[in-house]
Amino acid sequence: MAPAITTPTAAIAATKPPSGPNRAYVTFLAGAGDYWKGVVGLAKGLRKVKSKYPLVVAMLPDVPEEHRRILISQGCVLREIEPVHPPPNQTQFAMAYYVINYSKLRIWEFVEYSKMIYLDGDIQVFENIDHLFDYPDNYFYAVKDCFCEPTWSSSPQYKIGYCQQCPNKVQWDPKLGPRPPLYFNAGMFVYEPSLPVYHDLLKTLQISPTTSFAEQDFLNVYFRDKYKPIPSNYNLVLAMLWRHPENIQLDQVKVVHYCANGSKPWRYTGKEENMEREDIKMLVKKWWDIYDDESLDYKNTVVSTEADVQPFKEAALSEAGVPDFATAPSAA
Ligand SMILES: O=c1ccn([C@@H]2O[C@H](COP(=O)(O)OP(=O)(O)O)[C@@H](O)[C@H]2O)c(=O)[nH]1
Ligand SMILES: OC[C@H]1O[C@H](O[C@@H]2[C@@H](O)[C@H](O)[C@@H](O)[C@H](O)[C@@H]2O)[C@H](O)[C@@H](O)[C@H]1O
Ligand SMILES: [Mn+2]
Repeated sequence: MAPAITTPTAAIAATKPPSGPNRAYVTFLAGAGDYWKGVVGLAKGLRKVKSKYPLVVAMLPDVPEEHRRILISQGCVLREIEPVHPPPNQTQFAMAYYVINYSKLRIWEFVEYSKMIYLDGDIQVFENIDHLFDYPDNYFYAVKDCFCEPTWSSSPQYKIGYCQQCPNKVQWDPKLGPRPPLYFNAGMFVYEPSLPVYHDLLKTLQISPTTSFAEQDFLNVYFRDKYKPIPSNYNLVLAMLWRHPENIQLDQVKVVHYCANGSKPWRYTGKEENMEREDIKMLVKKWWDIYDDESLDYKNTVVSTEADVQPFKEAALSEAGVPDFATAPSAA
């Protein structure tokens, strides 16, 4: 007798061939705060753009049961990870909580997936980017960051007003040493999980100095020979809107990274600097429109899939000689 199809996921699995090599989006969740809302928004955004791949959540043990249940109800694949602690150091991180971000490195251990796209929890995907999975292997794809925000004030770039987004506006001062190599924002990147790389990352971390942007700085050094810049449309670091508007065409942007101070949509008050801008208000509303859209909840999308699957279920059950109780008149 055919095994009873008990969960929508099994139903889907019973009818859809695997879509080629194992691929997935992955995000990182830590703490009992409100970032789970970012992850729910991301899960619903990926559904809205009809991405073919699941969203894996690499979460620290301190994520509470209630948030885990919400994420599962939204179709997320939860993977609990252990924290990664950087070597003890006196570094002043740009944001004190950046120290937990080293735990992102655990995602290199997810070798059941051949390729993954990492997305911060404060990112939203407004257009399908599944094609990035087809980019050639063995590179690290990410978007160039900007050095103009005060978060960079301790860097030599910021001190002389140099930014890779406009390298000719203020020339790099060779007295400061070689021009910094291209530097990516680690809120979004395309990578391949690998156990050898994972173990080498952790080993290298323990002998690396900790710096302002924590794991972002570390990943930039580690992958400097594999890094391939991709257009800002794939990770709009919001500060670009007021720092380098000439480099941005907002109607071309596919992915928005709500990393500017005060821009997290689920905490947005509009009070911080630049948060009263019309484009910021529009992008925050776009995020909320997805977050509040119940038609994008997993339970609703699966119900429609369940309906699609029903004929297959009946065929599978009758083929196995299982009478179809669903439509038989009740005995009573
Ligand atoms: O309390 C926290 C802080 C950060 N994060 C995760 O770590 C990522 C990086 O932090 P954040 O996005 O705040 O850094 P930013 O991009 O704003 O510098 C977040 O997007 C979340 O995925 C989290 O889960 N809980
Ligand atoms: O732990 C370091 C973090 O560094 C990055 O955020 C920064 C960086 O982008 C600066 O350039 C901006 O000025 C700043 O606003 C922003 O927060 C990543 O987005 C985040 O995922 C994480 O790696
Ligand atoms: Mn972020």
